[in-house]
Formats: sequence, structure tokens, C-alpha cells
Amino acid sequence: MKTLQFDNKDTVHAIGLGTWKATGNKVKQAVKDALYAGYRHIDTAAVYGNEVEIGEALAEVFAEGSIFREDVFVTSKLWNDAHKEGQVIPALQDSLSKLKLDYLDLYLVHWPVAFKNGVNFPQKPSDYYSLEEVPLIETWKQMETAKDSGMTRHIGVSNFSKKKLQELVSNAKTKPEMNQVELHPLLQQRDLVDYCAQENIFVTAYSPLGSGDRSEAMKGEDEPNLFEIETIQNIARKHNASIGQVLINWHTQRGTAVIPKSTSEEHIRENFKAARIELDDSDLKEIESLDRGQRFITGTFFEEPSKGYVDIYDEA
Ligand SMILES: NC(=O)C1=CN([C@@H]2O[C@H](COP(=O)(O)OP(=O)(O)OC[C@H]3O[C@@H](n4cnc5c(N)ncnc54)[C@H](OP(=O)(O)O)[C@@H]3O)[C@@H](O)[C@H]2O)C=CC1
Ligand SMILES: O=C1CO[C@H](CO)[C@@H](O)[C@@H]1O
Repeated sequence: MKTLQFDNKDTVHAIGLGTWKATGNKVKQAVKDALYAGYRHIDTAAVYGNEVEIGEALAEVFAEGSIFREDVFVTSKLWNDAHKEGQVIPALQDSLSKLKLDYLDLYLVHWPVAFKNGVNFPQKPSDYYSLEEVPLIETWKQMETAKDSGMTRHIGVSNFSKKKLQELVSNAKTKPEMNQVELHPLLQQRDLVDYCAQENIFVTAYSPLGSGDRSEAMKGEDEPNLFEIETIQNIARKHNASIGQVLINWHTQRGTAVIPKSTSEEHIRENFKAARIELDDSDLKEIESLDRGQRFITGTFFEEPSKGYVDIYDEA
């Protein structure tokens, strides 16, 4: 399995398990299945509402005695309602106690947007803080404290544009070590990925399979299906691999991490084995030509245009 190596020599498997939309016993079993299949990288977030079950799965597997805490890389994320001064450490403490862990491997600022405390999903303009009221650097300084205190070994961000990263990098004591963003052949974000490489910021690809299990309300009109792209189907056939494996492998060859979500034991195993294939130059060229700026997760959900609060992707 390819790994990414941090400055302090900690490593993370390039293929991890995503857990959004996976709850209850299903996510608990999925985490166990993943660990037994060889995964050592689990992605969750406070807002996914599954940290307790993931914590139970980890505790039960660790108690069996053949996989240890230090073998597994656990990521969680700060929700948007705890960005303000004094709120980050308690939010991280809450994630740690739900996960039954003494430390996280990676803690991410989930979105570059701040809500009032207790707001999960904003309903009205007064649910937001503007970035002037709660600047990202104020949140980031608390992330730095979290790292310095040992509550998390690494800190990073998610859904940050190049512009927002540049601002953070020029004002931060500790640079973000990771940016977790949506990436797949229809959304390659080359400029952002190149900038991160240049700044030694690792990248993790989310929704690599097109996030087909989102609720209908979260889906856009006429969304494409990554499993139906002919180019990818042909490459899969050529390598005697599944379409999912090609979609996953592309990221590891690109040098990023990738976190496909699954609660199916079969898919969990299949996705991990994506590491075994090797795409060649002509495959990579063909995939490169598929880029078309297609987002499945649109942060416009969190924008508040009437107040001009947030431009999530800085693409306007
Ligand atoms: N930082 C952020 O803002 C975000 C982070 N994420 C993270 O990224 C992870 C992955 O993204 P997500 O949006 O969940 O979606 P994915 O792109 O990983 O797609 C998940 C869907 O693909 C299916 N699937 C998994 N493996 C296969 C396979 N081999 N063949 C066919 N279908 C398959 C799953 O079904 P089944 O379970 O039945 O296998 C599920 O329906 C999240 O779970 C979360 O951890 C996601 C969105 C935003
Ligand atoms: O990680 C994610 C998935 O869940 C959230 C929505 O419910 C998203 O906001 C977020 O990006």
C-alpha cells in the first residue's frame, strides 16, 4: 500500500475508509471489516454522527490484540459551529471521547465557513458568522494549540480553495498538513493539487466514486455517474479491474490519499485492492481529458449570498 509520509515520519495509507452516511451497526461493522481487510486509515467527522460507533469498533478491534492504536490513522473534523475562540479544543475533546481515543492522527477544519454554536445546518442569515467576525486564522490558531497539546498529531483543512490556503499559509505558525477536497476524473482541480504539492500540503480526495448514496435532496439535476464513463470502463476492462478500483487507483498514482466510503464488505475489500493495479501513461492521459469541473458536493449549501458571507470555492 502506498503511504504519505509527514515531516515527523508519521505515515498514512493512501487508501482509507470514508464513513459519511454510514451510521449505527453498519458503520461499526464496516470499520471492523476494513481493519480486518488491511485498512489502517479511517475518516470521520463530528457532523457524521458516527464517532461513537467508530470508537466502539476501534476499541473492540484493539482489545483483540493484533491491531494496535498506533497502527491506525484516524481523521476527524471540526464542524462549522465551533470555529470561534474557545470552541475548538472542547469540540476536539468531544470527538476524542466519542471515539474513545487519547489523540487523533489528523484533525481538519471541515469547511471555511463559521456558524453560530449549535447550528448544524444553517436556516437563516443569522445562523452564520462572517469571515470578518470569525476569521479562519482565529480558528486555525486553536488548531495549532490542539496539535501542540498532543490531542492530534496533525492538523489540516478541508474544502479550502488555493486562495484561502494561501492566506492561511502566510499567517500561520504551523502550515496545514492536509487539504481534503472533492476529486475524481470529472473534477481534477489540477491548480489546487499542484499548489498543495508545492507547499508540502498533502491532499485527500473525497467522494472519489461520485457519492451516489447521497439523499435525492443533495443531488444536482442530471448528475453524471462515474461508473458509466466509457473511458473508465475501458481502462477497467484492460486491467481486469473493477471501475471502482480504477477510480480509486487514479488518486494514489497522482500522489494523493483517497477515502472511498462503503459499508459493503465486498466493496470494502475490492476498494482496498485498487492499490494492486498500475495505470499506464495512456490511461492517465485519457483520464486527464475527462476533467469538466463537475462537483457532487456543492458548498453553495453553506453560502449566504444575501449577506455576502462566504464564497466557498473562490471560483466566482
Ligand atoms: N471533507 C468533506 O467535506 C467531505 C468528506 N467526505 C469523505 O469522503 C468519503 C467518501 O465520499 P462519499 O461522498 O461518501 O462518496 P463515495 O464517492 O465514496 O461513494 C460512496 C458510494 O459508493 C458506493 N461504493 C463504494 N465502493 C463501491 C464499489 N467498489 N463499487 C460500487 N459502488 C461502490 C457506496 O455504496 P456501499 O456503501 O453500498 O458500498 C456508496 O453508495 C466520505 O464518506 C467522507 O468520509 C465526503 C464528502 C465531503
Ligand atoms: O463531509 C461532508 C459530508 O456531510 C456534510 C453534509 O451532511 C457535508 O457538508 C460535508 O462536506
